[in-house]
Amino acid sequence: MGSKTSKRRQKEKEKSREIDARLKEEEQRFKKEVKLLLLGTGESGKTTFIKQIQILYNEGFSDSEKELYLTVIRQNLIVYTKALINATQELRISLKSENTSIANRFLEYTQFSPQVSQDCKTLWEDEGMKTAFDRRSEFYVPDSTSYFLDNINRISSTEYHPSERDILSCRIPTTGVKSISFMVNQIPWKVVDVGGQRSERRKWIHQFDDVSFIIYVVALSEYDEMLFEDRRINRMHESLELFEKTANNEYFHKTDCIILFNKIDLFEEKIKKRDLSNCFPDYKDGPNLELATQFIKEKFLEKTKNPNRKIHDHYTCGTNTKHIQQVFNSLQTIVFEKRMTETGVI
Ligand SMILES: Nc1nc2c(ncn2[C@@H]2O[C@H](COP(=O)(O)OP(=O)(O)OP(=O)(O)O)[C@@H](O)[C@H]2O)c(=O)[nH]1
Ligand SMILES: [Mg+2]
Repeated sequence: MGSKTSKRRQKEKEKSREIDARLKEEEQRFKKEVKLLLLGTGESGKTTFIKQIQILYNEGFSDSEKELYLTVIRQNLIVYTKALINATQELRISLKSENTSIANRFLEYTQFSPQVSQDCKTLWEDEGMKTAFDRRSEFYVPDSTSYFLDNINRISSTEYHPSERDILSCRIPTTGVKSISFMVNQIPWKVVDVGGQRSERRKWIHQFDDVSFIIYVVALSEYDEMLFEDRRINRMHESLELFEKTANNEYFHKTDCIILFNKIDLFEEKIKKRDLSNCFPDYKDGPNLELATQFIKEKFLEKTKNPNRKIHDHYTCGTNTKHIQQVFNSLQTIVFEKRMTETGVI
C-alpha cells in the first residue's frame, strides 16, 4: 500500500516537473525576441520609422545626437539651397535681378554663418526658388528642404536645439546596419534598419536570420521621381521590383510582411497636380486619393507569387508619431495572437 502511494506520488511529481518544463519552454517561446527588419528603397522612410521607435520606446534623442543633427541640418541647408540655385539656372527659372548676385555668392559658401542664414532667407522669399522646388522631380533635393528653409530663423539662432520634428525631417542616408532594442510588455523587440540605396542592398542578406516581420517601406509620393542613384529609373518602379524580389525571397516564405505606404501627406498634395498615369499608364482615375492609393497597393500586392500569403498594410506619414504608434500597436496585436496560437493557448 505504502509503496503504491509513493510510486503514485513519484509519478505525479514527474508529471508536474514535465508540465513546469513545458510551461517554461512556452513562456520562453512567447517571450522570444521579435525582430523587425525594415526594407525598402533609399529615402522611403525606414530610418524615420526607427527614429519614431526611439521616441516612443527609447527615451528619444541624446544631447550628442541632437548636436550631430544640428550640424547636419545646417550643412544640408547650404547643400540644398545650392541645388535649388543650380536648378533655377538649368531650368531657366528667373530670380529677381537683385538676388542674382546673392545666388552667385551663395554657391561659394561652405560653412554655416549669419550671412549664409540671411542669404538663405532672401533667396527662399524669391518665387523663382519656390518654382524650382516645385519642379524638384526634375533634379534632386529632398522634400524636407522647404520645411528647413521655412524654419531658417529658428535654425540660425544661437539658442537653436533641433526639435523632434526637425530630427524626424532630417535626412542622413543610412550606410551599414543600425538597430534598436527595447522591451514592451516583457517582450523584447529589435528593429533593424538598413540602407536602401542600391550600393547598400548587398549588405541586407546578413540580417535575414530569425526575422519575425519584414516592414517594407514604400514612399507613395515618389511616383514621379527618379532614383538618386540612376536618374533614368523611376523610383516607384524600382520599389515595385525590389518588393517583388523581397516578398518572393526564399528566406522570407514564412515571414510576416507589412507594407508601409509612407509619405501619404506628400502624396495627397502631389496627386492633385501630377497624374499617376505618368508612372502607371493603366491608371485612369485622376486625382482621387482613395482610388490612387488603392491602385498602388494592388500593384504591390500582385507582385507576391503566393496568393495565400497575408500581407498587412498601413498608410502612414512617417514624421507623424501617432501614425507610427498605430502601426506598432497593430504589430503588437499580430505578434500576441500569433504567439498565443503557436504556444497552444488559443
Ligand atoms: N513629408 C514626409 N517626409 C517623410 C516621411 N517619411 C520620411 N520622410 C522624410 O523622408 C526623408 C528620407 O527618410 P529616411 O527615413 O532617411 O529614408 P530611408 O528609407 O532610411 O533612406 P535610406 O537610409 O537611404 O535607405 C527624410 O527627410 C524624412 O524626414 C513622410 O511620411 N512624410
Ligand atoms: Mg535610412
